Amino acid sequence: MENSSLHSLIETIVLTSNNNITITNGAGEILYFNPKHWTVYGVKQEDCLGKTVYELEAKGVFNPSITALVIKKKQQVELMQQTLTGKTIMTTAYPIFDSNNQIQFVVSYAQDQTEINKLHLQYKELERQIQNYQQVVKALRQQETAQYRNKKMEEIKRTIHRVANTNATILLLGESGVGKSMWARKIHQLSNERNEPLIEVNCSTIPESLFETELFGYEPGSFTGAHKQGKKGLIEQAHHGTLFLDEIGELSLSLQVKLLKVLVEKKFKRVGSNTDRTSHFRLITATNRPLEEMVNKGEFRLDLYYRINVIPIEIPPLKKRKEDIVFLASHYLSIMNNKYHMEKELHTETYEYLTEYHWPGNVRELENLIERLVLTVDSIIIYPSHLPQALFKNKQMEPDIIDLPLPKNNESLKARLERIEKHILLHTYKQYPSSYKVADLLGISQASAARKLKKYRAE
Ligand SMILES: Nc1ncnc2c1ncn2[C@@H]1O[C@H](COP(=O)(O)OP(=O)(O)OP(=O)(O)O)[C@@H](O)[C@H]1O
Repeated sequence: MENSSLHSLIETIVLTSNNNITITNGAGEILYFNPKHWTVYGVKQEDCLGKTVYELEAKGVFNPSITALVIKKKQQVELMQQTLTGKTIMTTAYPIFDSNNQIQFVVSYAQDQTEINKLHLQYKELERQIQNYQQVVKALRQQETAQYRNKKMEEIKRTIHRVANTNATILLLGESGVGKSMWARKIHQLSNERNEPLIEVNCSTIPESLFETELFGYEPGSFTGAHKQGKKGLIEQAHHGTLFLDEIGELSLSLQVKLLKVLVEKKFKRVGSNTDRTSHFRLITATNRPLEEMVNKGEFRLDLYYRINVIPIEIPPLKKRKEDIVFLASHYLSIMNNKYHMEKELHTETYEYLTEYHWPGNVRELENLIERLVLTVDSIIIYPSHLPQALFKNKQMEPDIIDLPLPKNNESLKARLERIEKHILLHTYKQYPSSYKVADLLGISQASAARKLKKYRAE
């Protein structure tokens, strides 16, 4: 092939390529610059030809110059460039050596990543929205409708309905598992911001060192390991919506200062930026810690306490609303039956045991127990004997043989054994007032336990 046709063939290939191709000599002087892509760099072909990459780098046309790096390293280089037009370019450059092993040409290919980055950001935003909707769907699927009978809970519901669309700051208090997060979600759903994001942040799970970048976000390249395009913080994501700070009592004093600053000034800066940003959000916080006590001990800042304690709502523990236990138990039973396609039932005596228990893990513990029972009990009916030991106040007790009644004069062995049996049965029944549990503990059938108990209790 003639030199001229080869030249025009190469020219066509370069021109039709999607890459921006630049060719320099070994001194970095531009010999060829694909004219089609001047918009990427913001300079025309005629402004580049004959110039060195060092001159263009100094003018900020691109930064850094990949060709300069190839000349320095004498090898292929790949990197991301920023251009005068504010674009992010992915570039790869190769050296071409002459017979003396000196660089004769450097060919670089550049691809505009701006659109890809934009798509990536949109993708992340969609991912975040999906996560939000997933939470909503999960709540709906689990029929996360608050179930209660207790009067205090009825009052709480009324307060929540009253304040939900006022934008007032709410502090949810109560033991772990009482439903603080559930009520926070409910408030958001009832508020005017229901179609905006609800950003849930568990303060106890964010490491101190990441708190600022997580909450405030960061600018591109602010620290090693940062995403190239920077990141929106949770506070920014909550803009126009609700920011729910769970476990706020776990925040260290230094993080409390940082949080207070945002709440007072209503603005923040992304890490690595000097620009103030604002985010308007409804604040809901929750904790199972005694905040007032913590304030007195100097573990929680008084000023932050005042800021978040605008409308405090204390959710009572399950043991203080016994009427809710039965209600919640049958609610979860029907949810689990539906979920696992079962038809389990709780025996009346089982309900009694559930009501007597003190539920340190509150509704969460009850929910988990019902799920476990539905999955592990073979029979249709769930009897007290299927309940875990923790639900029985005292440890299982064997009747003490020394306490057994002494033989009466002329008492037959049969009569004496019956007296001992009576003693054992009544003693066990006193500990566990359930014929099922007695049967289970003594290894007899429930029918036999019930018959014997009826007889001995009547004597
Ligand atoms: N009144 C209720 N009716 C129905 N489900 C409830 C009720 N209260 C709590 N739950 C359920 O109990 C579980 C625990 O509730 P949640 O996570 O809201 O508790 P929490 O107080 O936020 O706990 P923690 O302090 O550990 O974060 C959830 O599955 C929630 O849906």
